[in-house]
Amino acid sequence: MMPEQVLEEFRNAGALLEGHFILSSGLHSGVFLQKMAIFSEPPRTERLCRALAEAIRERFGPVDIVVSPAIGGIVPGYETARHLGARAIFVEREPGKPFQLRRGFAIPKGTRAVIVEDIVTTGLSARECLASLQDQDGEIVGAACLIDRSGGRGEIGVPLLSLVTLDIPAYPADALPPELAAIPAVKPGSRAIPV
Ligand SMILES: O=P(O)(O)OC[C@H]1O[C@H](OP(=O)(O)OP(=O)(O)O)[C@H](O)[C@@H]1O
Ligand SMILES: O=C(O)c1cc(=O)[nH]c(=O)[nH]1
Ligand SMILES: [Mg+2]
Repeated sequence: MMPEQVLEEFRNAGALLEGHFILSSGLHSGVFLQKMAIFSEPPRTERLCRALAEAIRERFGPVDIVVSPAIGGIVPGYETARHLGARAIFVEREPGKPFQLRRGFAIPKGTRAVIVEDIVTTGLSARECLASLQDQDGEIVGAACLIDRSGGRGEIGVPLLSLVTLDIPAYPADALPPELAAIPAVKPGSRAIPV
């Protein structure tokens, strides 16, 4: 799937939002990719994740396990795993704790796993996901996402592939451009805002 087709799916799903958003990293942005508008439509999710699975197979070879950071990664992780013929597991946070594998999930010795994210902005969530897997015996061969909005600068710790790479501006709270400072901010994601 070409990058323009991916963006067309986001546009048609109403997933390209403009406003003032506080992102998972704490950065602020005038653009938010509301992936849940995609994941609430199974046919659209299937098309995108089939393309992601093809890109993963081509770049990383055979994959046994897809592991995703909750909440946003769970649906694309499952759907991408379905196309790869792989198992789908996820890491999640208990309040105040870092990501961890729970529910009996594991990456056993001899298996090859890929991290599947929905959106990468700074790479923080994918890095934290990778860090939570350090005690697993299998190999994490790479990471993949639908859209990398970091301009390719997000460092994960393993190679990252994306269906589309965009460079969308994001700002620290104390360096907002006037057009963002003028409107109230909303925080769409599930990471707790640091107090
Ligand atoms: O690359 P980053 O700077 O980490 O930003 C991207 C992350 O932000 C969102 O998750 P969020 O923590 O908002 O929660 P969600 O998965 O529940 O949407 C998104 O799902 C990615 O995981
Ligand atoms: O950085 C984020 O938190 C983020 C950005 C974005 O565009 N979409 C999303 O779901 N999360
Ligand atoms: Mg997330």
